[in-house]
Amino acid sequence: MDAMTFVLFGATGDLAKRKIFPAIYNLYVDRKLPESFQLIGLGRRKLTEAEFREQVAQSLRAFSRRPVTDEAAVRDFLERIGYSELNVNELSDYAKLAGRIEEREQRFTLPENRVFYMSVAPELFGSIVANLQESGLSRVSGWKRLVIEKPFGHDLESARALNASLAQAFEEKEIFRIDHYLGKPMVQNLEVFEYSNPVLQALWRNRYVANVQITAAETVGVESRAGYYDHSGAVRDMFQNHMLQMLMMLAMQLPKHSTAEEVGFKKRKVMEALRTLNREDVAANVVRGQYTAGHIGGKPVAGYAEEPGVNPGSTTDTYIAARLWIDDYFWSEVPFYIRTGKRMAAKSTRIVIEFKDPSDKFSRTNETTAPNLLTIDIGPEAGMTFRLNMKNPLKNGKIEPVQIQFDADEKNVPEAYETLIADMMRGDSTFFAHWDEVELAWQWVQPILNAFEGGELPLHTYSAGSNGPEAADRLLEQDGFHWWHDEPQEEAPAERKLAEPAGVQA
Ligand SMILES: NC(=O)C1=CN([C@@H]2O[C@H](COP(=O)(O)OP(=O)(O)OC[C@H]3O[C@@H](n4cnc5c(N)ncnc54)[C@H](OP(=O)(O)O)[C@@H]3O)[C@@H](O)[C@H]2O)C=CC1
Ligand SMILES: O=C1O[C@H](COP(=O)(O)O)[C@@H](O)[C@H](O)[C@H]1O
Repeated sequence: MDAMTFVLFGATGDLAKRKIFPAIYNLYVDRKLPESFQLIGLGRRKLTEAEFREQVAQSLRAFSRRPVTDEAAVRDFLERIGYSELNVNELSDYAKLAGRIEEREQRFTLPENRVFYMSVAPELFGSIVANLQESGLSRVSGWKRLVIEKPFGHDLESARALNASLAQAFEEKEIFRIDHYLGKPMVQNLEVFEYSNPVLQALWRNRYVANVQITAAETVGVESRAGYYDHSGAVRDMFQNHMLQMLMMLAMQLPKHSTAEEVGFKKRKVMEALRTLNREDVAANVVRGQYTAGHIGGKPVAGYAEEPGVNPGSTTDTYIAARLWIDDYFWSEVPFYIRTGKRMAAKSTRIVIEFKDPSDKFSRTNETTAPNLLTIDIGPEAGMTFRLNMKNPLKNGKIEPVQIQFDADEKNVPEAYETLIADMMRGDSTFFAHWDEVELAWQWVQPILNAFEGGELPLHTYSAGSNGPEAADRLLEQDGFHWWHDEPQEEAPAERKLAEPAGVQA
């Protein structure tokens, strides 16, 4: 791998501590860092290099995926870590930084390969890029890469403005927009499932799929992030980015090659085929909710409106569910139900593909059979379950669901940030959010934001520890379905009939 200087803005912040340093340390342990690698952490805090390294060491001990037992390895890793004070708004600080980087590049005759990772509040992104350009730091004879954290904009207009400001100094292929869901192993696996399993390839279409459910449920509340969250809500925090990215990865047609260009193209096609919601459609297809007091893990927890830092009477959504339609050859007439919420019954990010019942079932047997389900667990545990039906010889040949199951060994699975940072260091942006997708996602979400802001959609409530507002259950019931909650049910409810969506040839 190429030698490089890795410049980390926001190196004293929460994300750097919990995710970025532990990820880079694990890459070091796996020998996935280049031979010549230096990370320069930046922040306004007055810290000596030794004090900063001690902070990094503590973050590794607290958050590394692998237990930190080899102190010699930690010392060797820390040798590659430096710290400089820098205020992102002060051009003169960039000149000092440039001096430090150039001195090292010249001393060791290294190529001018530079990563600029912006792990700071989004308001600072524009200033950093302008100052990188003004100071000459982004003019290199080698390569340069800009890594940007979410949120990418607050709405369609601000996202476009932000992208235009990045484009002043970086080309699209040099910009790596992190969406950590794209680094999750089972999200990366979606494409592989399809191309490596002819069985699934054949079934991956409206002829066989009854509906698709994508859920990201969390038990945590707003925690200490009310300042940010109360202005974002679930729709901006999770839906516009992580949820729509999972939808794209699942629904895209297989690219010939897994390259950034081809995957980006296929994802864009999904977004282009996503049926636009007009004002009336929003009310019929979207449910928004906010959690009230309840119990999580047997302990009482406060409602959102009572959380510290939340504006009194806040109408911010902590839950959103939506019904979407992809109007293309493969998915037309298949409803996609997507939901995400905080303070729900269980932490679970999961995709469930529910297959249609064979139409001639009743001519063969009087028994009702449970639908076939393909369940892909994205996290916290990665895994996959395929539920089929068979006659149980121990029960007089009663037809029962059986499960084919795979569970990953979590300890040995790299974290999303490890995978994504390693990809970025190799210059591979396949599993990053490309501008076209981000823009189309904002474009699709914008009518929902407008409806929320225009007060056109009721704010439902749900108790902390529940499965979300009842209105979201009705969304599926209208189509003859129900949410598959944490564990797939053993049997389909007796009265349930799977509706055949109109216009689909069985
Ligand atoms: N934390 C998380 O779980 C997640 C965060 N993100 C995103 O990551 C980014 C960082 O978040 P997080 O780490 O939580 O934020 P924090 O508030 O914890 O850290 C902010 C960092 O920015 C630095 N900073 C602030 N102002 C300046 C300035 N004027 N000049 C130089 N440095 C400055 C701070 O350093 P100092 O105080 O020393 O100046 C600190 O290192 C945000 O874009 C956030 O949305 C995305 C997903 C999850
Ligand atoms: O980006 C975010 O994701 C987390 C959930 O991530 P996960 O990997 O634990 O599923 C969410 O809690 C946070 O609000 C959001 O900003």
